[in-house]
Amino acid sequence: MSTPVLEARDVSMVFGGLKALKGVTLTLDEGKIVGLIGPNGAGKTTFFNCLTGLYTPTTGQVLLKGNVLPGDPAQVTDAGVARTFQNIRLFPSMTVLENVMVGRHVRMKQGPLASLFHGPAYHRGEKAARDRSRELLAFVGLNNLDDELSRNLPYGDQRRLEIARALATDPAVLLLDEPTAGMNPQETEATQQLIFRIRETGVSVVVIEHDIKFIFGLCDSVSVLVQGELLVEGSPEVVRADPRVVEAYLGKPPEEVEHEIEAAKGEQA
Ligand SMILES: Nc1ncnc2c1ncn2[C@@H]1O[C@H](COP(=O)(O)OP(=O)(O)OP(=O)(O)O)[C@@H](O)[C@H]1O
Repeated sequence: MSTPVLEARDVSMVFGGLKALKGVTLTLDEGKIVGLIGPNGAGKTTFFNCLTGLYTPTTGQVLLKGNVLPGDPAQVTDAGVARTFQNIRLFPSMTVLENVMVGRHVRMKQGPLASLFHGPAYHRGEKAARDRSRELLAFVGLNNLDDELSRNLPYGDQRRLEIARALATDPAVLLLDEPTAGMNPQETEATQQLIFRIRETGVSVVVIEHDIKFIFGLCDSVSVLVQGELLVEGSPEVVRADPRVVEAYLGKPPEEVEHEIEAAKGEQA
């Protein structure tokens, strides 16, 4: 069996008296998309924060390609894990292109002298970073907006821009925290297609979403967190057929969940 690209082993996180995560294990194999769902307060974002070094898990380990990840967000990015945030975190007064170049600079290997003297190596590096950033903007569907301030973009475009910035760090793993929040159905569909295309480039993905129709249509496997515990994991078919998911899922009345599940089945058929 090949080593998973990302592995969380028995991760727990305690805040004061609150056990936000209780021994959560998750495996992401290369070239896969894993969905993480669960009611508000289930611990999904806390889990992402543990995966990315923002929080140090109280117990447990996070491994990238078999190596324990450092407990520092910058080093985790450097190692190959990139993320977007539930509440968009762009640099609002920077342009669209500059926002992506910030991500790109993580991967630039400029020596200190090159940046000090702004010599030819520095200029070559900057040009390569600009070209790659433009490529990524085109990839996410944001053409001809380089000089626009990011705060002026519509909400859906800001989410896409955050993805481009994350991709600019050349990640092996991309973590997306509610990438379709606030999007209309067309934008949601475009985001699904974008995530498929990201996977095609060799990046493995974990997605947190409340929209189960989106998750079931997108993911190779789905993990359900409830009150900090992993309730069920498996293929979308297995998860949506599990009565515990229908019962406990997302804090919605079962009829509403069943309706959404039926709709998702219809979409997939
Ligand atoms: N830094 C923190 N300090 C204390 N408690 C926290 C902290 N971060 C999260 N929590 C608590 O941990 C629990 C899990 O929160 P978390 O935001 O991870 O849930 P979630 O599943 O992402 O929810 P949502 O779907 O609403 O985003 C909640 O009870 C929350 O209040």
